[in-house]
Amino acid sequence: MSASKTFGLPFLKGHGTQNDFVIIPDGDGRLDLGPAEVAALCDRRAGIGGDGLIRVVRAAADPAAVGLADRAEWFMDYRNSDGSIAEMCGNGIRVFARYLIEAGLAKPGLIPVATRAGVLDVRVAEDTADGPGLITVDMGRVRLPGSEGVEVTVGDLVWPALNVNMGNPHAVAFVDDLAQAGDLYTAPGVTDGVYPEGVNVEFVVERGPQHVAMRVHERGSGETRSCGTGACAVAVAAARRHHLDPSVTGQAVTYTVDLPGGTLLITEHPDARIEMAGPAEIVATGTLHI
Ligand SMILES: N[C@@H](CCC[C@H](N)C(=O)O)C(=O)O
Repeated sequence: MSASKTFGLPFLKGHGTQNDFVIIPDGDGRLDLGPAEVAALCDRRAGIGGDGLIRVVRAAADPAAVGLADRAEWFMDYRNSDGSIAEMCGNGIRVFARYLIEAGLAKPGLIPVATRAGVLDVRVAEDTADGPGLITVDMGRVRLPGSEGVEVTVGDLVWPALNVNMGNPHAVAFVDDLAQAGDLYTAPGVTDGVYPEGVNVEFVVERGPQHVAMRVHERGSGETRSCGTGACAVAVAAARRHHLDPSVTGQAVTYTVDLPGGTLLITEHPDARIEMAGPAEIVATGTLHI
């Protein structure tokens, strides 16, 4: 950003299990942020820095939320750090809810949030003496579009992967050691033609009963320290691997998913609904000089 100032744009910075975001309040939908502007704001050296950007806008004020405004007042306009648009962000939606509360735009309890993957119900627990309340999101129903022949590749290593859709696309591979994913500076290889819109790739290891750990390479952002939708996809894949698929057993199953930036609890219900619980924090506010 240039040091010469024409106007100041308020922003905030927040994270959920260290998946960090630039937050731009734009209630009335006045801003037109293109991919280049988003990438500049997310740049960790020349900008504010973040894995992604969240524009907070009233659903009624954004054409992308057409048809959702009767069920949700607020729309999460989520972009990856390269400026590309994503349908959903699991850590982002918790941070979004935390922002609404801290800004006095919503109260703890149930907050429906419009996203490009539909309206999702977010429940924010009251703060306690130990800190901010946990945030639980009804992530909607998981879809398994078919995984035949889907493989993930890093160098000479190849793993079969489960194709999981959480509103956005994921390829989940169980590995022997998370170090096998390498430095993840470049995107892992994924079978041609399966994900024409790109994919988030998760590498998973077992930690114990209903407990796994993962790393992720996110579409549009590279390796991040956490991915909420990715953790959901991983829990779904783990339940199949462990013969605990709730649509078969009739029992909900909860997985503890460790990520480099923290831990998320993911529950899958027999009707394929997924719930994600985890923390979210706002860590800074400022003014951007454009
Ligand atoms: N970090 C997010 C996912 C963000 C979107 C993703 N990179 C995509 O392009 O689908 C999460 O917490 O879910």
